[in-house]
Formats: sequence, structure tokens, C-alpha cells
Amino acid sequence: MSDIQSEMAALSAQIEEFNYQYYVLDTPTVPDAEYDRVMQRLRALEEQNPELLQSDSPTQKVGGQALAAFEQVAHEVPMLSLDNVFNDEDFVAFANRIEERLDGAAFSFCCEPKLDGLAVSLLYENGRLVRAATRGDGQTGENITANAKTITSVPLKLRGDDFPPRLEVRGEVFMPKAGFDALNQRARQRDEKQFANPRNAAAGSLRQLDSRITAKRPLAFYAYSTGVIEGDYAAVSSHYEQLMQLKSWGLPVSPEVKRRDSQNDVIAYYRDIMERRAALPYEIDGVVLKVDSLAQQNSLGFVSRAPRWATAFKFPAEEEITL
Ligand SMILES: NC(=O)n1nc(-c2ccco2)nc1N
Repeated sequence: MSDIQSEMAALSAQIEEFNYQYYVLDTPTVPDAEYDRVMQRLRALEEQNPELLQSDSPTQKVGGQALAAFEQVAHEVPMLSLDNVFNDEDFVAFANRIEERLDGAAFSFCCEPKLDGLAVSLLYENGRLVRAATRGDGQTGENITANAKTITSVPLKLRGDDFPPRLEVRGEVFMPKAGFDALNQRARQRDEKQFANPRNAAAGSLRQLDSRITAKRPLAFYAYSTGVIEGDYAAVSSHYEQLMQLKSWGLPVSPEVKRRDSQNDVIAYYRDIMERRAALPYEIDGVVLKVDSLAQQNSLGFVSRAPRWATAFKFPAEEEITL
């Protein structure tokens, strides 16, 4: 490797570590000016040495040629839809049904905020992002790889080397409230169409045929599940621990994800998140509760397309404001 190549590889690795610290650990270690300096240096070297440009360089998150249409993607593992509960009694009935089906075995819940964005699947092969798809109808989605690659919090390469050779990460692409407000303010100033809510803004931005438009939209991503996992790696037995593994590989996971062991503690989690809902930087419409043990999830299975082992616990509908 030439000196230039090794400097470019080092700069790329440094930017990926900055991204991990900023988007995953939420603890940036360098000021923006330093981040920009390193990024500018890498861009300059890539312009001077185009033959050394790597397709998954962090400078390539700016989008490319517009598509004529989206390709269809068949999900190897269907992307589930969730049943809902709306009050404590329904949740207790849900939890009691699980207890019966587990013949009284103890079980915990992994509790997560229910992000109000767009479910996506990210496929990493040998640690590199090779395909991104929307949920679609659960069986078939749209190939939005070029667009997903422009989302700053979606890593183009996984961190470390203990990840499985083939890993499908599932999560939510969403638009944080601040980004949504700024986008609509700019639209108002330009007399352009405004989005009704962050969810529509995220969907509209992600399903752009021109990824250069997506690249300009303030999208974010949180992982909350996996799909296909193939090849040798240190498998864990708990959904919560699996999310912590995804975090160690450079995928952002909401810091609000917690494990709770009793029905009362789950209800306390639901109330706490509901109380803090307005202050969260992204929109949610409830919490998602999942049996934490992967073995117990497997033994509980699914009813038609919804898992017996998970439910969304929704908040009362907010009065809709019309723009
Ligand atoms: N929307 C959302 O935040 N979700 N959705 C799931 C889910 C759907 C199917 C399995 O897991 N989990 C979370 N946190």
C-alpha cells in the first residue's frame, strides 16, 4: 500500500470512529471543525487520486445518479407487523398469555420506544453494507440502498471484526423533530410543499429516486432487530444483548432501550416514556415490548404475521394538528 493509500485508509478509519462516537455512543470526542478538517483532507486526496477512491469511503454519503424506479427486494425473513395493546389490562392479559404458553417459566421483556418512522432492512456482508430495503408489505420491499447509504448514522462498514459474515439489521429510519422543523421552515421560505409530520417526511425523503435529495434530508436510524444472520460469530441468547452487540458493531441503538423483569416494571417503563415523550428528540407512538429470551421467542412463534412474543403498547392518540 502506498503512503497515499495508507493515509487515505487511516483518514477513513478515523472518520468512521468519529461517526461511531457521535452517532452510536452519543459522546463526540472532537469538535466539528476537527471532523471537517479530516473529511476535507480525505476528499482532497480522493480528488488527487481518483483511482484510489473507495466506494464505501465516508466521503461517498452524498448520493449518486437518480434511479428510474426502485427494484423489488424479497425479504428472506418476513418483516413482522406488531399487534397492539392500549391499556394496562390488555398488556397484563398479553403477558399472562405468554406466561401460560411458557408453562409458567420466568421471562423478561426488552422495552423499546416505538419509533414513528419507516422500517428498513440493512444487509451487511463481510461487514460492508450491500443492500437496504423498505419493509413494504413484510414479504417484499423496495431496494433503497443508495438512499440508505446517505444517512450519516448508517455505517457503511461495521466496526470491529467479531460480526457474522452475513448480518441483516432491522430498524427504523426517522426524521428527528429538530430536522423536521428546519426542513419545513426552509420549505415555507421557498414556498415549497411542507410535510405533515416527521414520519411522512422520513418516508418521502427515503423513497426518493434521486439519492442526492435524500442526502440533503436530516434522516437518522436506530437498530431494533435482526433478520438473516449467517456464519460464525459469538451468538447471544437475549434480544437486549443482541442490540448491544449491534451497537458494538457501529449501529445506533436508542439509549431508551431497557430490560424489565416484571409486569409492574414494564408498566412503569411505559409511563416514564409517555411522560418524557414530548422531550424526546424524535417522535414515538408507544413502546414495543419483546420477550427478551431468543429461545422463548422461538418457542412462542407467531400468529399469522404478528409475533406472539411481542406487542406494541400504544399511547392514546394525540389530537391531530392540521398545518
Ligand atoms: N417501530 C419501532 O420502534 N420498533 N419496531 C420494532 C419491531 C417490529 C418487529 C419487531 O420489532 N421494534 C421497535 N423498537
